[in-house]
Amino acid sequence: MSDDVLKRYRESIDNIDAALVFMLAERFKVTQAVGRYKAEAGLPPADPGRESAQIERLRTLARSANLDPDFSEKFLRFIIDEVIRHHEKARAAE
Ligand SMILES: O=C(O)C(=O)C[C@]1(C(=O)O)C=C[C@@H](O)C=C1
Repeated sequence: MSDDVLKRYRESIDNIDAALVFMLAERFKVTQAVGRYKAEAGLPPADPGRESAQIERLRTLARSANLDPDFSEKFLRFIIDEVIRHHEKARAAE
């Protein structure tokens, strides 16, 4: 394909996707440590109060960034659910 406009857009999309992967990798690095800490301290994997605060904060940020708040919430929910699964595994291994 010799469409230079589309090629440039896609280069930018690829850079953004790479940044997302690195950011998610860092986030999961921290949450793995949180999971070990919670397992050792006997804390429950999920903290619904903390999650509600995170979701409200992210929805506000999304609105100010012209991003769909419902999408932002779904995205965070998806990530947190995976983190909770990791925490549960860490607790089972304790
Ligand atoms: O902050 C915590 O307590 C975490 O375990 C991290 C995290 C998150 O991924 O942000 C995951 C699960 C909790 O329910 C709340 C938040």
